[in-house]
Amino acid sequence: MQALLAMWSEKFVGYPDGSDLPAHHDHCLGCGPENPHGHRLRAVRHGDGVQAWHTFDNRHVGAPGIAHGGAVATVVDDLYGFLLFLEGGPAVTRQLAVDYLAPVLIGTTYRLDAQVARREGRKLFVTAGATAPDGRPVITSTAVFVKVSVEHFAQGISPDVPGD
Ligand SMILES: CCCCCCCC/C=C\CCCCCCCC(=O)SCCNC(=O)CCNC(=O)[C@H](O)C(C)(C)COP(=O)(O)OP(=O)(O)OC[C@H]1O[C@@H](n2cnc3c(N)ncnc32)[C@H](O)[C@@H]1OP(=O)(O)O
Repeated sequence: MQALLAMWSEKFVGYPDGSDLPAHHDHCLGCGPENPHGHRLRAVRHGDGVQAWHTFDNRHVGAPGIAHGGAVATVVDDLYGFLLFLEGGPAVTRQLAVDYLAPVLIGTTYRLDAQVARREGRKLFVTAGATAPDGRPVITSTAVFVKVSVEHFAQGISPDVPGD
């Protein structure tokens, strides 16, 4: 627990515009480099928000050639998780909405952007979108994140779970 806490705190440093943001942890489904089922999402700071370029592959297929909507939601949720590095502390998804405007195609690289729209007490109201190579928006999203203390994550820590 102390080691995890130290690892996590080290990630809340200042990130200059354009810099790479770290994975949440090695086994994170959204961004962990050690998760064989994961998306390995990588994001950079872009102004006051975050930006990523992402290509879905056949591990995340829904209809043939089209990314599964749940997989897309996973990536959007994780993208929001990168905003937390700019906010300076952890928060968790309390509500997530995704509008699927057009199919997200396997093998096509999309640009994703997310930002904090407003802060209200412990809540962060965030928005995101994904854009196709031709500039068409394919996804828009809103979410509510709630700030939590690091103790929140102790609920999930077990010696049997990889990455703990
Ligand atoms: C030892 C240290 C270890 C460190 C290592 C850590 C590694 C960390 C790695 C990674 C972290 C980041 C990774 C990001 C990746 C993507 C994010 C995810 O996948 S997060 C997982 C999914 N989400 C959850 O599991 C939350 C489950 N929910 C909860 O646990 C509780 O709801 C909690 C603790 C967040 C709050 O519980 P309450 O009982 O205190 O409050 P309530 O009733 O839920 O409401 C909270 C607020 O939200 C408002 N609210 C609820 N629904 C709303 C809505 N639709 N619109 C607006 N507001 C809404 C409510 O009105 C309330 O507001 P008012 O603060 O009172 O003002």
